[in-house]
Amino acid sequence: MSMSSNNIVSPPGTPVRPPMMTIENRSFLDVASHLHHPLRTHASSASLRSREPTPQRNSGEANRGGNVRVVVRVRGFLPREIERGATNLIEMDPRNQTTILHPPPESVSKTNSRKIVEKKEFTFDNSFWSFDRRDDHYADQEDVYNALGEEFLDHNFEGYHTCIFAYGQTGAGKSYSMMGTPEHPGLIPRTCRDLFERIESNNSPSVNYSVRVSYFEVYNEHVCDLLVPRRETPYYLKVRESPTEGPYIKDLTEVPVRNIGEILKWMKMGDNNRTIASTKMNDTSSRSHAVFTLVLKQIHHDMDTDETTERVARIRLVDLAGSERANSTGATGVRLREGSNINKSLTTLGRVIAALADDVPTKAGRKKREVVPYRDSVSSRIPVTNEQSSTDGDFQILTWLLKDSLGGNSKTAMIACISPSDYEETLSTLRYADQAKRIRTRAIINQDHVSAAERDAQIAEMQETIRNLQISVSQVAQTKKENDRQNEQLEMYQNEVEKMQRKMEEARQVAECKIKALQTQNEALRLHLRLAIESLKNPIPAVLPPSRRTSIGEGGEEQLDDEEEYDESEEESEEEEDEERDEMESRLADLLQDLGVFRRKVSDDKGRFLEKAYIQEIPADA
Ligand SMILES: Nc1ncnc2c1ncn2[C@@H]1O[C@H](COP(=O)(O)OP(=O)(O)OP(=O)(O)O)[C@@H](O)[C@H]1O
Repeated sequence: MSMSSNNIVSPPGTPVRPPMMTIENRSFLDVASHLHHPLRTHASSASLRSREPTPQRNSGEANRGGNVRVVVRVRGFLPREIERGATNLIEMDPRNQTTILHPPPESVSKTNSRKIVEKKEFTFDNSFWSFDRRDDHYADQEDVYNALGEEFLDHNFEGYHTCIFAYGQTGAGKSYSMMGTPEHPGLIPRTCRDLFERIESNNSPSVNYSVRVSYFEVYNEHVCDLLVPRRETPYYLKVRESPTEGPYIKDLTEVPVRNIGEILKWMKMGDNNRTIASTKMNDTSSRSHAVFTLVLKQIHHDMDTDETTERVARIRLVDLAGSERANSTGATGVRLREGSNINKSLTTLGRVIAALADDVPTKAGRKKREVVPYRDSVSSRIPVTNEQSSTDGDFQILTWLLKDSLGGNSKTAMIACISPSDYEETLSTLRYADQAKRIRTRAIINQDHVSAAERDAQIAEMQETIRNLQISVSQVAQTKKENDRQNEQLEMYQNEVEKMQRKMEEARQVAECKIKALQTQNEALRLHLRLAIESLKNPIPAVLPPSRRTSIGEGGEEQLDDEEEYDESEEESEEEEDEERDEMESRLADLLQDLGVFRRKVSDDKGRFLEKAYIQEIPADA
């Protein structure tokens, strides 16, 4: 099992925190689960609870079922809320993690309203009070990370996939909780920092770490890579499904990162590429769902036993776009369309959560899981393509991509962000969150354990595969060469055939012209001949000139001379006509003979052309 060196994260010479316990000579599993202890700034009860996994020989062996962890966080008033004199409707009890939503004061006076606006109480895994910094139970960014992010990173080092997603109405504090600000970094930068601190604190030579990062957004139901520079014309990625890995994004950039500096650089780049716009509810409203993913690979080689253990964990951190009401955001045009798409995709996500939440065990056994609308019942539309446009049936990309995190192989948490003064929206978020509490996921440790013998067998198998591939490659190269040669020849033949066809066409045209000319000539000769024969059969009587007639009338001698002369000339003309007829008949016979010869020649030429073309076409078709 070898890894390319630029993937391996084992930075020698980086400052290492002194570990509180010696990790050398301990098993990999001990190392993985105890490694981070000295780094904790605050050990939450939740994180202490979670260190249970025992070694698994292969992924898929153990079913570490657990419910989605749901925490709720309320932010403080924003300037615009202070301006309009908004009232805080939220109360939280840090002892039992309850969140209470009070009805707004104006609703109490409206007794005739048909809507029931009353006090609602919910209990979550954590209720984070981020309303007023002066309060004792105020939860800042570090508290949220310590209570949730840290525990989830523990799971990643144990080999579990995890997912934390922030949900809530627009402007409720999702991006603040996930990404935060430079002064108050959120879960994503804190997770990255802690991840590398843990890696760097382990100076055991037998463990190698590699981390890869990807970042994408789902905007208007299109997937965009956030780790590539923005283009003038947007470029959308396609969603595919692999039988082993489940849904994935084709061609998504996934970069290896070796230290905190590199990862923060990519994180910032991706964040700058996100689609953000100013609305009435939020000056920097995220108009897309953003998914930040880290893949942590740990390879441990035990020198004593010569065994290798490989663990792969996916850390998914999702900042969903906020649900919004068109009348509160004042959105029109593009913003309105975005808002409508956001709401539809969140509704689909809600339907998935509801279907998964219904899948609870009953006394009679496990209730049969309903069909979960991950794909919104539009299976034919998956995989989603670049060209696909948003229609009412397409709001499945988000849920489809989060399929694994919701009800699959993942430990999952939801941060429900609420604003302090909006009863309707907050109630809807709290109900959504309450339902998510009931979802059970089936996380497993993604680990491969390979003994020395197995590894040798794997290496031998790989070598065999490589050999076979090399043979195939050289065969393909040979076939390609042969194909190229044949293609060249084919092209040549085709050119020749084309040339022949062109020549044939020209010859055909010339022949047609000749035939036409001969036919015309033939017609003319026939006509000429017919006229000649006619005139021979019916000679036209000679008509004497009028002067002669006068002289006949005046003197007999003169008349006699003329008659003799006339007889002589008549004889002469008859002879001439005979000669002329003979000559014409012989010319006509010659012409007819010529015509026969020419016709034969033309038909011979045509035959030869056709024969040639046929011979040339045989190899071309073969
Ligand atoms: N816990 C908090 N403490 C201090 N400020 C906060 C807190 N939560 C949110 N804010 C501030 O509230 C404003 C809105 O927050 P944010 O942008 O995180 O909302 P959002 O839920 O991501 O909204 P959208 O869905 O529109 O993107 C920001 O100015 C942010 O700094």
